[in-house]
Amino acid sequence: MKKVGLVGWRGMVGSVLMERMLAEDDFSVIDATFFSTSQAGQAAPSYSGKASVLQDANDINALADMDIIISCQGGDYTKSVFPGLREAGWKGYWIDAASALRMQEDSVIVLDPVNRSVIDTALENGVTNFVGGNCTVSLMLMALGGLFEQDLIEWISPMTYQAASGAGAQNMRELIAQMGSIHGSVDELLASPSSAILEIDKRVADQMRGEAFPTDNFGAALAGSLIPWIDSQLESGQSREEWKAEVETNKILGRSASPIPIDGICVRIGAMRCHSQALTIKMKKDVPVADINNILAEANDWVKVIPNERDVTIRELSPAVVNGTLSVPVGRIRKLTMGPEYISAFTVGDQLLWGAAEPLRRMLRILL
Ligand SMILES: NC(=O)C1=CN([C@@H]2O[C@H](COP(=O)(O)OP(=O)(O)OC[C@H]3O[C@@H](n4cnc5c(N)ncnc54)[C@H](OP(=O)(O)O)[C@@H]3O)[C@@H](O)[C@H]2O)C=CC1
Ligand SMILES: N[C@@H](CC(=O)OP(=O)(O)O)C(=O)O
Repeated sequence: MKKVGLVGWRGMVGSVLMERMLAEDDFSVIDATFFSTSQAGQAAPSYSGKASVLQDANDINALADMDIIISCQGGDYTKSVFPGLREAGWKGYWIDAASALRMQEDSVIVLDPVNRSVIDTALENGVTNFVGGNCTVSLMLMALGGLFEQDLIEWISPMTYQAASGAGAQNMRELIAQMGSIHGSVDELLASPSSAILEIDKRVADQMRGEAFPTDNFGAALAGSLIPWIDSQLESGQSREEWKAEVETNKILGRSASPIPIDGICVRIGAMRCHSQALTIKMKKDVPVADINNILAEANDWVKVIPNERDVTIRELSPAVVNGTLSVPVGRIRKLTMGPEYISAFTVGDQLLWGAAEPLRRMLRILL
């Protein structure tokens, strides 16, 4: 059995990965070792059914004993440990959730339902670094995989609606604390059906702008509001999250030499762990909507085309419904008034599953 080192297993992404590995019985086919940057020597979790202690995630010798390492620990950890591990001569496979190595030439971004051939070619060529893609990018590709596969897309402009989880566990907590703070400011008014809505609105606005409103993590109100910037600022005027859409998509598809333009605006909204995206797509030719629906539906086992009808859209195309599932619904597919090559689409996906943990887990399976 391959020796697999797990780093970052108790974080948010790592915990979702553990859940999925248990669900798919992955621990029965690997020899797992658990690492920690802060708890070395303490009891390791019992996922693999054997008692052991946590190894030091900064110990290069312990890491170098592994055939495969999966890290969900974050980019700072990757930057501090990975170069030294390779310099020490380690030839094993490194699978990472962080963005640090994504755009390096010697790494492949993994999303096997979409780019299995890119992964297989890389393995044949001796590539050993495999990195999960940005959540928004992976979820868009899971939804639109069929159109990319048939090379029908000229360009895309995604406008995103990204969940609190993308910013981390503390941010998810803060979103709920903000919701509670808002409710607490008007609960006695809400209890009375005759209270004036403008008074409720004023109190809510005052609460959201007040000193006591919890904004340590987001830096602004998210509940009852939104934040139209994600990640750092680039010279181009894009946010880093917006920049990733084009460069990562084209790298995943193995077409960085003739890239498809993809650019839009990324927005944080008050969803828990599902990212949504409204997509304006310029097709290379006029394809009937029924054909587009079929192409999308046949691309992989997880995409689900939702008919462009009111009731089913409201019922099935929402973060509340998709949260915690591997399903990637895509709907609102119709021709736009700009012309027959312009279509709209709206998609929702769990950013901790297909957006983070699942591509890593499947890459591990490919290596076993
Ligand atoms: N959040 C996201 O949506 C996505 C994140 N990623 C990548 O994954 C990385 C990890 O993200 P995320 O899982 O959100 O990070 P977390 O902050 O949840 O976990 C990271 C590490 O923090 C340490 N830690 C300290 N205190 C606690 C605690 N109370 N509970 C759990 N862990 C604790 C753990 O390491 P230790 O045991 O060593 O102390 C853990 O592995 C990110 O930096 C990013 O690079 C990728 C895609 C999406
Ligand atoms: N940036 C994403 C989450 C994330 O971790 O992305 P990346 O893996 O590209 O750093 C978000 O905020 O929703």
